Amino acid sequence: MKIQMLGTGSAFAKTYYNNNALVYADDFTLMIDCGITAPTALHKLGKSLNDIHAVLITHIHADHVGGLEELAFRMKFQHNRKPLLYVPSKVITPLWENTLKGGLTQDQWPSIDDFFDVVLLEEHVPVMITPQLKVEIIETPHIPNKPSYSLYINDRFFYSADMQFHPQLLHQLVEERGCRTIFHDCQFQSPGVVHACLKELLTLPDELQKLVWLMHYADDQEQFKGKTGYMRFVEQHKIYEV
Ligand SMILES: O=c1ccn([C@@H]2O[C@H](COP(=O)(O)O)[C@@H](O)[C@H]2O)c(=O)[nH]1
Ligand SMILES: [Zn+2]
Ligand SMILES: [Zn+2]
Repeated sequence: MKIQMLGTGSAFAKTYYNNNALVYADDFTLMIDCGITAPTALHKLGKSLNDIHAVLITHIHADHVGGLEELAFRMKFQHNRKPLLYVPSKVITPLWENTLKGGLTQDQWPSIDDFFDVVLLEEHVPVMITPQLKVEIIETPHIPNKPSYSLYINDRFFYSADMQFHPQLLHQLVEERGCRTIFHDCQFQSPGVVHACLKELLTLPDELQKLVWLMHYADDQEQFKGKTGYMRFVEQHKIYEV
């Protein structure tokens, strides 16, 4: 499978788009998260929201879900179809009740099902989105009591959503589950609090760092080139085979 970041920016970055991704497999395009800047980032790539076959949501911060209203309205009124929406079961109620309902609902369309074909995801139950795209959600710590999920794709690629540093999970994925590539959010400033920060990620052993690519970074990323150990930066819009 291939992955192309629509953006690699942190929540409030201004020079990078939101940290959302396009995953390509079997002529299918899955968008991981759809933040405020996703429609603009797609436009920049010469793509339309109609090119997206499905969207998977990791958690309800606006840099991950803020573009869903435009997606839903454009699909309904311009393309006459309901997009496929993969959502962790613990996220579906807050996504609708706390995020989308206010903007989307109208008398004749009272429910999220009026806008999306929703597929609920459960931990430990991988889904085959296409024959060559297997996705498993892993609940990872981000904001206390607010569910947030990272992804383990095709038993070899870990994509952190927004998560606090969790070295045990990274070790387990690599040493016990065959993980070969890790795309990880990275906050440059310490302490990370709700994200892994660079100082924490630099404590990973060299062999693990070599598998790690950093994303969800702030506007001052240039200043950190050469200061990330063996870890490399993901570049937005570049296509990676993983
Ligand atoms: O406890 C918190 C919660 C949030 N923040 C800030 O908000 C953003 C939230 O967006 P993310 O997509 O999770 O990045 C986070 O980056 C922090 O800047 C916080 O500092 N503390
Ligand atoms: Zn974020
Ligand atoms: Zn977040």
